[in-house]
Amino acid sequence: MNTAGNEKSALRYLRPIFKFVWPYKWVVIAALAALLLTAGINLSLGQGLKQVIDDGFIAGSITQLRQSVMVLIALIAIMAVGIFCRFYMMSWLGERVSNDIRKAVFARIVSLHPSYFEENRSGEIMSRLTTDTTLLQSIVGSSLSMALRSALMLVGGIIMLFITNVKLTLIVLLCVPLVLLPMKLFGRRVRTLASSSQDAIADISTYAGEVMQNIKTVHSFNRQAMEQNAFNGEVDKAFSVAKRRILQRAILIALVIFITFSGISFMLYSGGVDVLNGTMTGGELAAFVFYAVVVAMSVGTVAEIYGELQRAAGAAKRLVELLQVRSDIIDPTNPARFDNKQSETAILAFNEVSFCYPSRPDKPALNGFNLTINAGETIAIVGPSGAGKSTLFELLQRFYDVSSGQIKLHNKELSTLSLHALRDEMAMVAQHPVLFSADVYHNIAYAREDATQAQVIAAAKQAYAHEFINDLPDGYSSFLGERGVRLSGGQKQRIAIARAILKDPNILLLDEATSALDAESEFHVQAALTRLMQSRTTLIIAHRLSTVMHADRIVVMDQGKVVAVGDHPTLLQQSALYQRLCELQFNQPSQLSSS
Ligand SMILES: Nc1ncnc2c1ncn2[C@@H]1O[C@H](COP(=O)(O)OP(=O)(O)OP(=O)(O)O)[C@@H](O)[C@H]1O
Repeated sequence: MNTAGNEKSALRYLRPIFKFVWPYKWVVIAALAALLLTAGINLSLGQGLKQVIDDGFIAGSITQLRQSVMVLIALIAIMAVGIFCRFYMMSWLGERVSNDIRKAVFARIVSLHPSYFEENRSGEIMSRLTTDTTLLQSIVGSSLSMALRSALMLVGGIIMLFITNVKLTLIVLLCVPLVLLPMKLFGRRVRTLASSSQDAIADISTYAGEVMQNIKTVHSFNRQAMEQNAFNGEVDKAFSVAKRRILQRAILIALVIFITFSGISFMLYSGGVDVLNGTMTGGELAAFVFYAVVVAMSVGTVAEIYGELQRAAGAAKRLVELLQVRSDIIDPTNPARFDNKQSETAILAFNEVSFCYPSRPDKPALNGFNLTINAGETIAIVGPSGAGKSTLFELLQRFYDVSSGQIKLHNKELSTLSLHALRDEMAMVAQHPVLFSADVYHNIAYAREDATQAQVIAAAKQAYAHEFINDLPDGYSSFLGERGVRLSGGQKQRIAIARAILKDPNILLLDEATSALDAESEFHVQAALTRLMQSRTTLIIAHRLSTVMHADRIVVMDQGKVVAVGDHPTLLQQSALYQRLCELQFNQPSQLSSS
């Protein structure tokens, strides 16, 4: 009882997939028509066979034999056209539907809150996007049409069997429950194993992806052989799960075939006796055998596809789960509009902001954070590691929502603004800028959909990047390698700065690079940053003395709170933490004042 329930509920997961098939219902209907035609002809072939034997062979008439064979060939020709249509349309449907599912899944993935990807491994999500959709493609494209054809042939074959000979048909039908039993028994096992098989494959791709991303670390610690062994272990694990699955399926198929063909053999014997006794013609027996084989093969196919459907149900379940994830960050349906942005002085305001990362609900990263930032100000943020500096930037861009308190931009709470408008207001230059594995042009133009070539080049010039870009082998068309590995740290930063310049935001979020760039690179990056910061409100996570010296205000943070605000000389006198940070971070003795 339990098994039946489970199987039913497993196949239920396939139901949402029909939503993707629905737009192409006319293709399905046309393919079904072709299917009906071919199944009909296929079944009538048995009658043709009967005629060839009884009217041609047994009656000894060559003319009748020739006529019957000609009709047979004509029928087969029509059937071939029908098969072509069905095969083409169903395969097309499989490809179309799986691509539509891929698009829907990707659309969901890009709109999800970024923290989703902290909780879920990207390899697993990738596997859903590729392996699971490919599985569904084979289901929709071939298995489903095979199942339909087999079901039709099964029903039609049984009807024809009854018409041909009732006694023999009853022998065939006796075999049916014998076939269904192993299908029920093995189906569930196949499904469970199929699901673990997919998981094991996801593990493989995650592992390989991680090693590739960290290939330099692997090499510098001479861990190639260890990684290879570990990977082999993952692959072997996947193989052993797959082996168990195919064993179950092989047993299932073999059992079904054995039972059905044993039934046919027994029936052949019984029918043979009838022919010898003269109660049945040879043609009738041949037609009967033909239909019995059709029925047996259909049952075999249905059994095989049943296993596949179980696998597909697992894939569909994972895809539907992914499609149903809702973003934690909700874009308001009626977003607030900025009134007159320019007329205000306070551009950003943090009011008693507290925040815990979802994975650490009891350790606040921000704890009663208060700060008001005026338009055009440059604020340097300093604090020990883990103080919550980067968290501020995450919250400002609304990658997470605050746990309590409020953040306001132009006097509007962040959650009331459209995500698009909010993120349009700011640009971020990260400590380790993220570049796409495309060319330089694409990486800069990423900031603005409508950027012209002239604007991209102007932004690169302002970021002091134009010269080094021109020195690259293909200029702006130079391919940067995965995550921009073909550029130096300073160059990557200048590309990121050019990107921010092109975006032309009101607010800049800068995370200064901690690692020292060489003097020339540093000079260029600083010059580019100065250009970028002109007439904008800027928040900088500062790691350099020169930055804090040029800031309008320095905010000292510790344990998610503001502990002091002021300029460099004041803070040196008033904040013990700032003094310590100066000594450690800027190599600056605390007694040195900024005069
Ligand atoms: N994605 C995350 N999930 C869970 N906890 C996080 C996450 N990111 C940061 N934290 C935690 O939140 C706290 C604040 O981190 P945050 O990165 O904001 O500090 P920071 O001041 O920027 O530090 P650093 O100068 O080292 O970059 C830390 O305790 C950190 O471990």
